[in-house]
Amino acid sequence: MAASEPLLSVDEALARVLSAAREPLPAEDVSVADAHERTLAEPLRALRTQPPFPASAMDGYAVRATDAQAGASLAVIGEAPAGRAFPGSVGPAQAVRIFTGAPVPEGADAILIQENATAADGLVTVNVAPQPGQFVRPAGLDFREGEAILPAGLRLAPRTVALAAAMGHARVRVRRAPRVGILATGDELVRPGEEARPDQIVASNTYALAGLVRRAGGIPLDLGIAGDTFAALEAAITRAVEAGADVLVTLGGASVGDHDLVQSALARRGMELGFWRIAMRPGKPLIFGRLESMAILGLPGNPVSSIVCGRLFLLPLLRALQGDPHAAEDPSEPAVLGAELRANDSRQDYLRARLERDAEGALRAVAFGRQDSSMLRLLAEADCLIVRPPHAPAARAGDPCRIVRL
Ligand SMILES: Nc1nc2c(c(=O)[nH]1)N[C@H]1C(S)=C(S)[C@@H](COP(=O)(O)OP(=O)(O)OC[C@H]3O[C@@H](n4cnc5c(N)ncnc54)[C@H](O)[C@@H]3O)O[C@H]1N2
Ligand code: MOO
Repeated sequence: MAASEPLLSVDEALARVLSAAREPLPAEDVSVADAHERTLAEPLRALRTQPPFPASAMDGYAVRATDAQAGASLAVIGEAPAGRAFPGSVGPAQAVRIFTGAPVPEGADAILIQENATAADGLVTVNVAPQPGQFVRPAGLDFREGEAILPAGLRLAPRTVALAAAMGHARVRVRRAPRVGILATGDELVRPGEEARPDQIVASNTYALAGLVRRAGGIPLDLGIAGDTFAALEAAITRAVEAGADVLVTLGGASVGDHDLVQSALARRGMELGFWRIAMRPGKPLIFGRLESMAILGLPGNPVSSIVCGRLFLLPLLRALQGDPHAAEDPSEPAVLGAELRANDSRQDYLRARLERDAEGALRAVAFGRQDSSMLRLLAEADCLIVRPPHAPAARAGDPCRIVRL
């Protein structure tokens, strides 16, 4: 791309990245215990009805509502704890001691809660009459056998994993987890805890990207650090291919410096370039391409740039690869500015900002004065990114804006 050409917009760049995921990954069965953050490959039907029987919602007495008028005394003929149904039925002027979750016996149609009753000598006296049906959960209140409840493409969260288990599924069919090679590049980098020369720093981006990959249901493969030579980079690309990576994420070496060799190394290995450089700050030197079946995302080295681009491009790509129909959705939401902003230039800006509450309790986004893309500490302190479209005019406190929460 010639320097004079207008840079690709963020939206267009994302559309091209997502085009690498037109075909979702194949499906596999996993234990429901391992299904968190995974994406359903097919709709999940209930294998059971829940509750399978009319169930008591309270501790008390199963009664016939017509008999359980205030002041009435009923004979307690047995007990129904959860997990042990009372085998008989409740007749006129009778009651069964019952506990939350137990099947309501035949004949009974209401629960007299124990706070509204007095028990003595095998009798229970009604102090406050229950309404017919009160505190009885009908069979199938939650779901019925055969109902398709969770749709294909759903990313499983703790509550939906619990629902899948409640529906009777020990295993669920999900999309294969994308394998994501993460390669740090640069002679200046050492691993945390390793001895660093005075001209070296710690490679931190790997850990942020690995976290993002896990959050997206993927498997991060740490490919280590490649020095700024073609030999080192090409060897690392080979490691990614051999590890069966679906996506290779490179960190750094994406810009125009003499030692920024990542794109050329990938090209030598046969990468088909999708784009390089976009109208975005941070993240201008982003690289996207394909090397055979592997999608390549070359993230800029500055930590904030890596993480913001990871959030905006890698996360949706991994979700799309798993068939999530919401993968392409705009992650931003409306908010209000808490402080003024200067007019923007031609790059879409993602400003690190704090969310504060004003006197009325409304959320206001206040951008930090410093926006240096090397500063992880400021990113850690930020609550959100304020999205500033290209050429956005100057804005004042109180003006609407859009934010992406971190
Ligand atoms: N003449 C120009 N120089 C630069 C431009 C430009 O357009 N013209 N773009 C700037 C922008 S914007 C960015 S962003 C950076 C990104 O460049 P690279 O992707 O080539 O990244 P590096 O040069 O390798 O590293 C930049 C910076 O980040 C540190 N780094 C790299 N990898 C890691 C890592 N894994 N963990 C932590 N820190 C990392 C590296 O030491 C550098 O300090 O280029 C600008 N330059
Ligand atoms: O895009 Mo660079 O990512 O502005 O620092």
